[in-house]
Amino acid sequence: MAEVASAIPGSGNLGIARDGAEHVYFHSGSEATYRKVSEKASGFTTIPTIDLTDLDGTAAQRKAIADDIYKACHECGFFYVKNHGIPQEIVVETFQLLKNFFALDLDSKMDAHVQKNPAIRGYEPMLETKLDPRTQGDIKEAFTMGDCVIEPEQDYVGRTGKQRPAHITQPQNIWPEKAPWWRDGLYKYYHHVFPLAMKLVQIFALAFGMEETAFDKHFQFPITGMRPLYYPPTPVTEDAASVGLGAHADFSWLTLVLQGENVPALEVLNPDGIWVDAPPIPGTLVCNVGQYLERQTNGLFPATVHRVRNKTGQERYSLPFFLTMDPDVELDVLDCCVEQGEVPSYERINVGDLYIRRVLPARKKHPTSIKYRDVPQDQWSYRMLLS
Ligand SMILES: O=C(O)CCC(=O)C(=O)O
Ligand SMILES: [Fe+2]
Repeated sequence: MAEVASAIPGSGNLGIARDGAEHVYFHSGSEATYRKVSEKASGFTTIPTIDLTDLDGTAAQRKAIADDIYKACHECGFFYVKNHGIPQEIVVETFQLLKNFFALDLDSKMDAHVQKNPAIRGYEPMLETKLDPRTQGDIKEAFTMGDCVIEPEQDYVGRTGKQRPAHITQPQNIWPEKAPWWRDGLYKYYHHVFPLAMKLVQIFALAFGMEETAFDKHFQFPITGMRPLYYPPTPVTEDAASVGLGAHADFSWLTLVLQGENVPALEVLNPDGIWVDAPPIPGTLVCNVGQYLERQTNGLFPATVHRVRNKTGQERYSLPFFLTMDPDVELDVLDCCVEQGEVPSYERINVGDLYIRRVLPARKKHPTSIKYRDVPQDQWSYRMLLS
């Protein structure tokens, strides 16, 4: 597992040096955390690329992809995929869509402000989130949409063969009234990236030597998030305050990121505390292990820390897709990831309940957080996001 220096509670004053050694700061839970920069480099220095041409190929071809993914996830937690099957014209169209949306006037975007939506999705203006407390806030705009049992585009009944859950009466997504094309355009990409992510779920099962359908039961109508991002250029300084997205590990099972071409800004932290560049490579997506998969593998696949700093002088757009499991799954460490007699490092957790414990503390000013602020955390449940 990614070795992590001990958390420093209440660390408002986040310097770099502790015990005379250099440390890097990041956010991968609800506490501030450091990792020591080691003098002896042993971690990854580049990010591998995996060719998905044979994703629908023979059993042997698929197993070969699975083995590559296992190695990349274990050694790095990040990998590029090429020949992923999302047509280039969809990619081009999607980036034009992102540009058009973020270029709208603020009022049109604020019409779908995240604060108006109990499920904490929608538009977030510049500096609204702050992954690194040393900064003024993340220098980016974002819009989040995700799984919704009500929106017809997601065909809950057709996909699950079940009736819609009666307790969910409101859509979980919010859309700007004046830009109906935004919803249409995002769904167009969603319908490509979601099936790709689900194929990768099967490849991961193969990677562990299981039946390829072994994980399907956990992904019947999974928690998903799609989050278009816009990063304006920031000053070319080493100043920690100048960050598009502060250092973090993803709170997902698997993340697939489409990066806009020619604007390198994504950096990945290796176990030695060294930042490794993950520039956009045309025709690829960047995939990374999230904290649910890290748990499930007992840390064998680390949820590697990363950050975004746009020093290019150009505007940057990116489009992460976060796949988690169904919220009602009770997640255990996989048997194959512990030695006989070894006690797993992670306890069984309910996927949705862990989700709410991470999402609410990160949005303290959101009306949903305020509504439940007097409810003890051990009584929080995923349903709090749905009403
Ligand atoms: O913009 C990117 O390339 C990565 C974004 C990211 O790490 C995230 O949204 O979690
Ligand atoms: Fe991320």
